[in-house]
Amino acid sequence: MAEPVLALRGVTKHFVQHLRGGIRLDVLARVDLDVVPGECVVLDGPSGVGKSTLLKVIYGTYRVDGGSVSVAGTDIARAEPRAVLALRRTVMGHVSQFLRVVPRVAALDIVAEPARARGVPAAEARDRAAALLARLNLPEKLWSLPPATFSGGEQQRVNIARGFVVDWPLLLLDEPTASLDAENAAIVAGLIEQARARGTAMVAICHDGAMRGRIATRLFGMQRVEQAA
Ligand SMILES: Nc1ncnc2c1ncn2[C@@H]1O[C@H](COP(=O)(O)OP(=O)(O)OP(=O)(O)O)[C@@H](O)[C@H]1O
Repeated sequence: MAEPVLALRGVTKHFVQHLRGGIRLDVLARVDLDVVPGECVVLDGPSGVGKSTLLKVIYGTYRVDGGSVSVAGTDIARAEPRAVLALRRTVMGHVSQFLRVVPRVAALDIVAEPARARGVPAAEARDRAAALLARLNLPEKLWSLPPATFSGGEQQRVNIARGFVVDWPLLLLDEPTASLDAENAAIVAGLIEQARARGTAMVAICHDGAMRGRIATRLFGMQRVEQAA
C-alpha cells in the first residue's frame, strides 16, 4: 500500500455558538482517516454531521482541539499560517462550492494562477488554463472577462478548471458539480478520473448519488457526535 498523502489521527473539534448563548457543539470526535495517491474518498453522512468542517480542518482553515492532520508529513492543524499557505501552494488544491472572485482579473488568469504559483511559465500556464476552460465548455469570449458577472454554473466551471490546472498530490472537492448540468458534470467526473490515474489523492463532498457512484473509490462514513449534557 502506498504512503498516505493525508493521515488524520484522533481528530476532535467543537464549536461554541456564541450567538446562541454559548452552546457547545461537538462536531468531530476522534476521526481517523488515511488517503493514499489515486484514491477519491467521498465523505458520507447526514446534513450537519461535519463533512464541511472536516474538509476545512484538512485545508488548514480550522484548528483542532485534539489529534493530528498530516498533509504530506506536516500537521496542518497546528502549522503556522505561513506553512499552511506553503502547503496550499505546493501540495493541496481546493475546489470550493463558490468561486472567490478577484476583481478585474480575467477568468483565464484566475485559472492559470495556481500553476504560475508553482513556477509554471506564464505561456504554458495560460495554455493549460485555456485547454481546461475549453474542455469545460466555457465560451471563449468569456475567458478574458472577470467572472464576477458569470452565471453560477460558469463560475463553478472556472473554479473547477483552477483546481485541475495543477497535478496536486491532494485535492479537496466541495460539491464540485452542484451547479452543473449533466453534460458538464460528466466532464468533471472525467477530470477526477484522470487526476486519480496521475496519482492525485482526493477527498470530496458530493450529495448527488449518481456522481458519487462515479467518482468515489471509497465512502467515509461519518456519524453524529453524542453531545455532552
Ligand atoms: N464556524 C462554525 N461555527 C459554529 N458552528 C459551526 C461552524 N461551522 C459549522 N458549524 C456547525 O457544525 C455542524 C456541522 O456543520 P458542517 O457544515 O460541517 O456539516 P455538513 O455535514 O457539511 O452539512 P451539510 O451536508 O448540510 O453541508 C453544524 O451543526 C453547523 O451548524
